[in-house]
Amino acid sequence: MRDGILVINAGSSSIKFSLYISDGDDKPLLSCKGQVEGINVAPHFIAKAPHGGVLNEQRWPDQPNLSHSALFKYMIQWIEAQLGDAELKAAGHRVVHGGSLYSQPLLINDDLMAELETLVPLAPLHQPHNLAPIKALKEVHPELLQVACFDTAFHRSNPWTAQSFALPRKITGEGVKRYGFHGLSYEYIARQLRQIAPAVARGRVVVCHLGSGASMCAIHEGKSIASTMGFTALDGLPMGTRTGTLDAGVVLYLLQQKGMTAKEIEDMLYKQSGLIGVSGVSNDMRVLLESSEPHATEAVELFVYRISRELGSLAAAMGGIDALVFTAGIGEHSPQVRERVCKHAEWLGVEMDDEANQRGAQMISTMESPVSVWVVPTDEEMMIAKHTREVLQSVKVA
Ligand SMILES: Nc1ncnc2c1ncn2[C@@H]1O[C@H](COP(=O)(O)OP(=O)(O)O)[C@@H](O)[C@H]1O
Ligand SMILES: CC(=O)OP(=O)(O)O
Ligand SMILES: [Mg+2]
Repeated sequence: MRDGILVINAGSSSIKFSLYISDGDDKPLLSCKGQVEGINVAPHFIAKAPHGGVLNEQRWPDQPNLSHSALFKYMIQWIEAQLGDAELKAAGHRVVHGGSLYSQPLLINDDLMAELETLVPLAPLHQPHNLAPIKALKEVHPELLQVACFDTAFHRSNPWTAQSFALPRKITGEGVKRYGFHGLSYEYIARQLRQIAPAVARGRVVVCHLGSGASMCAIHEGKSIASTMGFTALDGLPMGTRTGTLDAGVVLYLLQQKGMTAKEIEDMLYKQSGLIGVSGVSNDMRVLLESSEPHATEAVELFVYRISRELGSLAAAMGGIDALVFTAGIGEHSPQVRERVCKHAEWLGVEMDDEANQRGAQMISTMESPVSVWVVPTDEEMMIAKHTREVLQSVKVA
């Protein structure tokens, strides 16, 4: 009997899935992947084969407000029809916030769900959407094993200095500290590096995960040492719609002087800032790079500047840097952003090979560059599938 593992990575306007099939001890093999996007605007389901061929596509032009749960049910029915002779054994979910308690992937039960609900205010853009499909799947398949894989877990190896704010001990003791996110992506990259360049993987590496959400992580000997995101996924780099690092005094000013409500401030910091806020044009890096609007150009400039500053900080946290890695939507696909970051990083010993960068080669630094530079596509879903299978195996053994 072949085993099916369903991976769900749910966001505010999209639910992404990947279905993996494995025979016994084999590594999980991707069977198909896809997403429902445009939720609440113009829902669109698309499913693709591993190499990109479209398997199914569906739109609901007459029902733009079709609910998350109705769309999710459509998706699950389609996925189940693809199983063939395989049996759906488990579902693995990306859960962005694991708080201070959870540093390992875990089998989901009612107690864990109740704990994860308490973390919703710490990740309002992600956590409610991560938890909704777990509940929806439980309704359809009450017996299915479901596993939570946390974006915060990989960073639990950070020294206390990297995890702490200089707040009174009492507040820190309540869990107000730096957690870091995109951990599933960083864990995947660390593993990939061990295969691509084992010597590099043993060294001091800064990984730039530049997607809609963006962060950077200092990884030494495969372990996270520090990262740019903090208590929430607002901290660090400016993102598509999020501010990144902000003087906490600005929040006080907005509250006390501008009379804004907490909800208004939350919307501003999470949804109206970053690339969209600075450019007034778009949160999409492709659009900004092609735009001739001065504010679009400035948004890209600020993004690159903040990456460059954080690079210095993360290199300092490791006492130096041996390699720089780019990943996620912008990191994998934008030679222009990579070039500009590398130019700023020449002082650290980064020498980019322009031709390799334009070509999108795996290594994009010169052979002589003291710091090597790499482009490594991330795969959070594969990491979740691996973790889910491990949890499944441990349940079988127990
Ligand atoms: N060719 C490209 N050049 C520049 N940016 C790109 C390119 N392709 C995708 N992106 C950017 O990648 C970002 C989305 O990254 P992605 O990792 O898919 O994000 P998420 O998974 O968080 O939604 C968007 O800002 C998009 O503009
Ligand atoms: C944690 C985070 O920012 O995730 P995403 O990039 O999916 O928004
Ligand atoms: Mg992402």
